[in-house]
Amino acid sequence: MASRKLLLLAGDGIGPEAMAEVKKLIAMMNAEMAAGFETEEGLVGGCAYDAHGKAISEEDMAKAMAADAVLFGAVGGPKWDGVPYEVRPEAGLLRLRKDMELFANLRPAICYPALASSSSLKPEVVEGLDILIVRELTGGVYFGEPKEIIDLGNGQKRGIDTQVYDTFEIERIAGVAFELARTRQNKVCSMEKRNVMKSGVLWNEVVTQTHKAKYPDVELSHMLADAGGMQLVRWPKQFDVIVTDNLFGDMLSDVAAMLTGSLGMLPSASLGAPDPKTGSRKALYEPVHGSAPDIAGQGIANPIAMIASFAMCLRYSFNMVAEADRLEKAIADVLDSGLRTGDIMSPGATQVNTQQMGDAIVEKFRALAA
Ligand SMILES: NC(=O)C1=CN([C@@H]2O[C@H](COP(=O)(O)OP(=O)(O)OC[C@H]3O[C@@H](n4cnc5c(N)ncnc54)[C@H](O)[C@@H]3O)[C@@H](O)[C@H]2O)C=CC1
Ligand SMILES: CC(C)CC(=O)C(=O)O
Ligand SMILES: [Mg+2]
Repeated sequence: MASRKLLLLAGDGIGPEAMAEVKKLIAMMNAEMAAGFETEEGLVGGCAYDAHGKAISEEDMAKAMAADAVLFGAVGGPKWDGVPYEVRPEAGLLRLRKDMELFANLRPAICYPALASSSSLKPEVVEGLDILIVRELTGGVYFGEPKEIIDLGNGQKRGIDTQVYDTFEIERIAGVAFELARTRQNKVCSMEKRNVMKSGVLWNEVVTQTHKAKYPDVELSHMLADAGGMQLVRWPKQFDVIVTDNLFGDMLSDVAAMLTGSLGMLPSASLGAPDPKTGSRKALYEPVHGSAPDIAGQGIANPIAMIASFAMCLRYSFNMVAEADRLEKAIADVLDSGLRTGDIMSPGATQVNTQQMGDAIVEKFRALAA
């Protein structure tokens, strides 16, 4: 069987704690299911800065470019608050996204039945929720130039970020959203702020044209992104697929995370374009959450977002659909059995730590395979 090359970049804070639980799954799948994963590890974020003064080294970038998929934990933390902007921990992740051309970030927000009461919203608002946020990941204000702080010379400074989108960038992310909608409820809601942003006017225009030209069978609606945030907490089940830009996608997916009970539940896949010859594409899988400095080192983080990101890796990078389904079912079954990390704890449930949650999911995954 062909080998499957994985690069593991655990990063900072709770990143390594969550990644340790995925490593258990990889070891088990290699030993018991002949999965053939070949893993390498590298440094990204604050730990990379500490080791060599950069948020990711050229060697680790080369490993990422050569891997079939990258699994990423989280980066950042107060320890690196004072480091120069260019080498801050988050710059490592942004470089990976940009250099690997991972323009499509899929962020599914699914409310597992067992967690309907863990959300800060009423159970009937979130029960059965299954939405997908498709976030543009290599453009917009995260990367637009100029991006600088200039000294105005009068005791004042000016901070500048630039939101830029070209037609092709909007077209390709809209295409991803429409294609995925066809495999789901066939509905796309596009979110921008065309009332105040020129890039929003273009976004709206290009999504509308792409829909008309190629995907007229999909139901399309448009919403201003601020109203979209409000609708996400008012009645999230009205949405199927949401397509939006880099910044709005970042914010709206943190909002969506809380619908599912915790940021510790939300996985993501960041995908590049398929190679026209081989059909394979560059990909990075990471939880939506950050390094959670407030709980790092205590062994209490929820590893489910990281484990569910690995399930997305099985599905999208290795076409191991049965295994991905089984892993997602293992997560649901473990939650049904009443185990909870602290962030999703509810009365009557059994509180477990990171390792115990990881072990329970590995065990359930093994049992489902038998
Ligand atoms: N992809 C990445 O590596 C990201 C990195 N960050 C970085 O992480 C650092 C901390 O950022 P914050 O804004 O605090 O966001 P965060 O996502 O790290 O934490 C927000 C809150 O959610 C909780 N939380 C997050 N993940 C959890 C999990 N798996 N289990 C239980 N609780 C969890 C944390 O304890 C915290 O109270 C910053 O340096 C930020 O730049 C933030 C977002 C994404
Ligand atoms: C560069 C990241 C820290 C930005 C972020 O919050 C995210 O992608 O979710
Ligand atoms: Mg974020």
